[in-house]
Amino acid sequence: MGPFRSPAAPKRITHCIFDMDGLLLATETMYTVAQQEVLDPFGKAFNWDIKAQMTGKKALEACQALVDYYDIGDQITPEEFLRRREVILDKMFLDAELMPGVARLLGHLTAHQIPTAVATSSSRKGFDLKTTQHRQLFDRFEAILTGESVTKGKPEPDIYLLAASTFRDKPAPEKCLVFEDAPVGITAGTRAGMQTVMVPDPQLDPKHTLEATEVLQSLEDFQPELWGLPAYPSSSS
Ligand SMILES: O=P(O)(O)OC[C@H](O)CO
Ligand SMILES: [Mg+2]
Repeated sequence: MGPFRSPAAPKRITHCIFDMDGLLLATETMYTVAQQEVLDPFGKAFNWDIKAQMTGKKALEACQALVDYYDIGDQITPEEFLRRREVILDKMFLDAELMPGVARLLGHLTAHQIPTAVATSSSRKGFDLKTTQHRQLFDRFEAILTGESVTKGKPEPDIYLLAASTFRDKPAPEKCLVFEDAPVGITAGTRAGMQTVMVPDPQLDPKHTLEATEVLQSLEDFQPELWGLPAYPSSSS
């Protein structure tokens, strides 16, 4: 498996900031399943057009976008849609698994003392549920920022700028590399003045990947040396 698109002129970075849902954890399918379940009584089929618009947004903003898209605001409020979705998701989150390549990459960055942070639009409660089986791995991050950390969520740059300022050695934005699966997340990272590595779901229309600095099929394909980081030992690649 190779990259969908290599970076034209990657610049050296010193810090890595990770999105969580759909990038570190395989939780995006859970959102898709739960949203279809809540939509069922309205006779609507969840599709990748709205998935591309709402993925990566804070919960209420995402549900607002969905209710608007299906024009069902006269039948259900975004708040009620979110409440019904949470009832389903809270149970599913406990089974969240790591995406391919995550354990190796985080182990490598930790071994080389590259500072890392998480910048997720997920709520803190969602974060705690999703990471139940992965506490040790998530303890390695220098900072964890959740949806509550900022007023304006992705695609605004605030959560990525806050992550950069939370690192002990306060890197400039251009020294931070953002890892994302969602179009709004890539826009947020770009607006923050950061380079971005996108690992999109294969079902996402490629037109939503154009803004990313690099596009990968899997985090397993990430090459740290392209960004001025130590390469993986040859035996682990
Ligand atoms: O992708 P994240 O980690 O910012 O979280 C996004 C939402 O929780 C679901 O799309
Ligand atoms: Mg994501």
